[in-house]
Amino acid sequence: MPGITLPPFPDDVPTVPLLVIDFELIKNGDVNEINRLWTAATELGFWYLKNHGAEEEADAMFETGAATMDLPLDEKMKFEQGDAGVSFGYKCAGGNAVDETGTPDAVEFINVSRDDALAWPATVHRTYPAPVEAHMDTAVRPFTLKSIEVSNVLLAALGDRLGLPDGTMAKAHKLDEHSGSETRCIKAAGGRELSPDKASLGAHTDFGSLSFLHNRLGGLQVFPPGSDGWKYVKPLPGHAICNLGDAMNIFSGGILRSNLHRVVPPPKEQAAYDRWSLVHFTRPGNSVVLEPMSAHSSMIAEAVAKAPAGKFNTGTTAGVWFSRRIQYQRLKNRTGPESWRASRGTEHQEVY
Ligand SMILES: O=C(O)CCC(=O)C(=O)O
Ligand SMILES: [Fe+2]
Repeated sequence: MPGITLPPFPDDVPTVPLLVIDFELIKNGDVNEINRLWTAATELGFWYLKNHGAEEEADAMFETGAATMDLPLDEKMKFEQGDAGVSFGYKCAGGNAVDETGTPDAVEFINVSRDDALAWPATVHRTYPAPVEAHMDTAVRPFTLKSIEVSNVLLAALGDRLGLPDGTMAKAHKLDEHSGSETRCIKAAGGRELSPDKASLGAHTDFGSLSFLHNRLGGLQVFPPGSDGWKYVKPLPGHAICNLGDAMNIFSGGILRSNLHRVVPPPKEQAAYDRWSLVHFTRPGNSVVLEPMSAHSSMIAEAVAKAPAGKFNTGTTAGVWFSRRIQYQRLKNRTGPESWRASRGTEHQEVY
């Protein structure tokens, strides 16, 4: 965290070469850059984002996350997310499974609802540990607002390329509808005797639409389609990492990719250090039905026509989908391998 000099990311581990997308160019409608975004979004669903303008807000939010994680465990547990499929709040290390055998995860995190951050000092969903509430105005809301801006621009550009009418993506992600959108600060304690490929956060696809991720140490890995194994995403100073989640895969009839990823201990010398990461997850409004937007785009309708019948018809809303996934990854709700399966999204479509 602040003031600590971290060892460099090693140059002899397998990495995935993500495209670097310039947020300012996308915002200004640069056609070439939007084409590059489209390539990244359809081929891997992950890219680096530069010129996003959220570095200071991310730093402040990291500090709020660090102050929160410094609290005694029993204090943090007063704000636990609970077993009912609600994500907002604290999750202790070991609270979730990382695989179908019920191996516990090794990360703790605090999730702050976007609705709560925007409504503060009013409470929409719940209250938070003191450092979060103390920095709601100075860190949590500013980071949330920047993340919303970045997300809206990227989702609108993708919606346009999908042939959707203006405002279609915005309607699925309205600020005045409650949603699972949230800011998450994650800590994986360093220095543990762990094999480098033991997952601290199990293989998953993200639940929502767009994840805007900031990390300093390695450990994030993706499984590129058709690849021979997991590849690290090397953190690049000043660059965020963006990835698409299941909702965008479903809305687009599979044209946009929600790729499998996981977190393992940081590679080599970096493993001795605590790993921190920060994500803003943009998720559709709770009432939005997760199904292809075929009625609004012939490109999507054609993609759906080529896919097995009903493949993208989840028959459920974003709110229900999200809650199911949260609920069944919790070890307290585990009955057996079926619980893990009940926590899955579009992972089964992956080739790995
Ligand atoms: O910590 C990271 O780098 C990624 C975290 C992640 O994939 C998640 O929280 O969904
Ligand atoms: Fe993720």
